[in-house]
Amino acid sequence: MTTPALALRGLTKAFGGLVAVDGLDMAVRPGEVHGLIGPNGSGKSTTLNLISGLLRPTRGQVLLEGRDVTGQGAAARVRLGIARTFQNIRLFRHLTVLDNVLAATYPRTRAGLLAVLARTPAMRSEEEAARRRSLELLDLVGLGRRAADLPGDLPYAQQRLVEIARALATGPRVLLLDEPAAGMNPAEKQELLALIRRLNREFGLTVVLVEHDMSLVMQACDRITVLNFGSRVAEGTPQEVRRHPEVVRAYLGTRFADPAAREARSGA
Ligand SMILES: Nc1ncnc2c1ncn2[C@@H]1O[C@H](COP(=O)(O)OP(=O)(O)OP(=O)(O)O)[C@@H](O)[C@H]1O
Repeated sequence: MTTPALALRGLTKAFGGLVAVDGLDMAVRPGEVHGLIGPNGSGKSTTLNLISGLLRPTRGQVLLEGRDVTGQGAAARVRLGIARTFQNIRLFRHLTVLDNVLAATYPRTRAGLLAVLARTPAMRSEEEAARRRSLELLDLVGLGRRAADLPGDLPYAQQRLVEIARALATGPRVLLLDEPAAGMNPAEKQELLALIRRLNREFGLTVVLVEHDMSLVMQACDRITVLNFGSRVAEGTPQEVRRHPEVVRAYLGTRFADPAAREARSGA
């Protein structure tokens, strides 16, 4: 069996008496788009925080391509290839869109931010390359023309795309997206879907997608893990998950259920 791009083993996070993530096992295969869904408060964001190293688990392990990264901090995990976006957009408000993306490239530059600020010649050429790369990433997410703007001048949906460009600037192998479609209209969601597919297929990125928009999740994902009360209640392809009785009953409603199952239930 191939080593998972990302594996969670018995991952548990308690906040005082509240167990937000409870013995979660999950394996994300290399090159797949893996959905993580569940009702409000089921532990999705906490799971992303545990994967990205913003939170330390109470128990359990996070493995990146077979390597145990549970003891590594968030910055180390970025360098190892895990990048993320946030449910609540976290951009530098006083930096341009381009500089927001550029700032994320520094973990990848050899000498780091201080040397770049000192502006040695070697650093200047490295900075030029990083600037070109950042512009390419903004083009990729469709925002090349907004590079000089401040994030606050962009509609909310586009700010989410800047966050994706910024995550890409760290050169990840695994990209964690926390509700990227929040605040997007249907046309913007279609563009987001196309972007996720492109990142996955053309750039070989493994993606973990936390998202409430079930239509987007069902279209974007190869496999889906369903959480409730911090535990896995179902896992499988979109087809399998949307037919899962517990999922249909608890989370998706009949709207997303398999049409044949819906007809059987209604006696049609
Ligand atoms: N830092 C924290 N301190 C205490 N409790 C927390 C903390 N973070 C999350 N929780 C609790 O853990 C549970 C899981 O929260 P989490 O945000 O992971 O759920 P979620 O599935 O992402 O929800 P949503 O879909 O609403 O974003 C919730 O009961 C939440 O109140």
